[in-house]
Amino acid sequence: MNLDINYTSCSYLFFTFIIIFLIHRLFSSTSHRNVPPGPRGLPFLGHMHLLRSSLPRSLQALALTYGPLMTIRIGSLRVLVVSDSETAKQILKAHDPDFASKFVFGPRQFNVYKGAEFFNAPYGPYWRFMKKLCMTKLFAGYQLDRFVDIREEETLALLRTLVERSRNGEACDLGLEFTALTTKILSKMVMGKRCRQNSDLPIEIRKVVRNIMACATRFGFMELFGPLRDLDVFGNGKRLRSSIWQYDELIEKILKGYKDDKSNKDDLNSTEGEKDKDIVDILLDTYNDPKAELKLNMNQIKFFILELFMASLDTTSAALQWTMTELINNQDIIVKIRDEIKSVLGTTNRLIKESDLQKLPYLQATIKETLRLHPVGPLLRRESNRDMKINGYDVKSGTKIFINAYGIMRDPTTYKDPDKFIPERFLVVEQTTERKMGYYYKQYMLELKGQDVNYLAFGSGRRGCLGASHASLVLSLTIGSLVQCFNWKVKGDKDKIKIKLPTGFSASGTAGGSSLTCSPELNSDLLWTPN
Ligand code: HEM
Repeated sequence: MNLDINYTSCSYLFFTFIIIFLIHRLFSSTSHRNVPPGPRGLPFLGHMHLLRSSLPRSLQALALTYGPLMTIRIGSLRVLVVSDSETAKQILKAHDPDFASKFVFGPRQFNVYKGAEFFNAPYGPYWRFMKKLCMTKLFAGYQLDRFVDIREEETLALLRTLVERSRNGEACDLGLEFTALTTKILSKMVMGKRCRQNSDLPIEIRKVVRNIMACATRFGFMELFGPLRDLDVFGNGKRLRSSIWQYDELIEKILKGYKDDKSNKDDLNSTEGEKDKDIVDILLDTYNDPKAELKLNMNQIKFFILELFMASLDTTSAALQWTMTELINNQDIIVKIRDEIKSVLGTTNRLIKESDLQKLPYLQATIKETLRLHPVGPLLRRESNRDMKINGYDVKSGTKIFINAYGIMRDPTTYKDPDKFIPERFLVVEQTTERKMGYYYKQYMLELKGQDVNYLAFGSGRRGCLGASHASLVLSLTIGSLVQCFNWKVKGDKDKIKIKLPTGFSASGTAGGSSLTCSPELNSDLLWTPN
């Protein structure tokens, strides 16, 4: 009797499996007509078994067999992967408006501010409105210029902390220092007024944003792509939701402070000059503007502020850590940057300023090279909004695309010795030397975000990074100052940092994990010190 039951259930299971397998084959064969090639997949799992711990590197390796446009299935996500700059050019340049939406994976249902996203918003009226606001007001050139004091002040504060450490012979965790620096700078840009009243605010913000990001990164591969996607089996979704509620409580208080300030001013009939406005002021002005093209709601404002912190804290901090890692491992480059700074400052003994950065191409090339090797956003996401042909293959509306920026920036056909750290590769003169304001500037290939689809550290096209100019100023000023003022070595008796290849969906991890512990030693050539 028992045997009968086992036999029946086994045959039932067997036939169910065969039927599912046949349906899967049937659907795959019809939908695969004239679609880009890809490896043979498994039912349910797709190509998960072919993906190693680092997704961008796995995809780079598969592209060697399946070509620059291949089809990959990760659980329920079917995606086309672009692996060379020619194909990327079609997506990011020729068909940019047709691919101006981003697809989103993972469990969005835990986001308290559902539907209020800007970073992942489809290419529609809300995204266009916010992008225009970013370009004309929030991150416009004049606005970035206004924040120069914040960046220089916070860099100086970091140097002072490090001088103290070096005098006491203490090591420092650069990972922590950089996160503190980037949070303070951004907090003052976004909500400078509240930071002046509560100097601990950047620390509170960092704690809350870190919690949210830690919860978001705890989701495993199966929860992001696989059959467990909609079930919160490990409770990560619940934790994420409760961290976002904590943020909501904090931001409510902050916004209330702004509203109270405004009613006090209205009572006193005093007006505020444009130049005193921080990013929250501009967002609230837009919210209250009856003539605005689109009516913002409070959830959109709250989530936009959270997205700004999420987009900038870990990215900028990871980029700073990677640059210091490469510099500590390549001490000759530290010497070259320092010589370049000396040649610009001449006999004046002072700290470099933002206004010097244009005259420091080698420093900029070093940062560009770091982000080529260690992009913090290695896979760009896009979604097509109409049927078209790419590389002769049919790409239907709604097709999801990964552009493998990591693979493209290590392509040996574009970059000689692609795995080596060589800042000089960007010092090839691009245009004729020209005289501007009494100086001869050479036009080097130093642009971090622009038309060059061989270089995608900040993405490209309509959905490219909106904080690239700000990030570039923070990176150059911080690294230039650290090199100018200190000699750097790793803590302990090793003279190099072992670069472990990062794992996971992103390649943004840092060589030392979340921390980079080093010993700063005051540069003895320096007559001036940041006291
Ligand atoms: C080293 C620092 C940073 C790096 C490497 C970086 C990189 C990136 C990348 C690769 C993307 C996706 C681009 C694409 O899909 O084409 C992106 C998007 C974005 N980044 Fe950054 N980012 C950095 C810092 C920042 C900062 C400081 C801000 C703002 C203050 C910022 C704001 C944004 C925004 C708003 C988007 C989304 C744009 C959109 O979808 O329309 N980023 N960033």
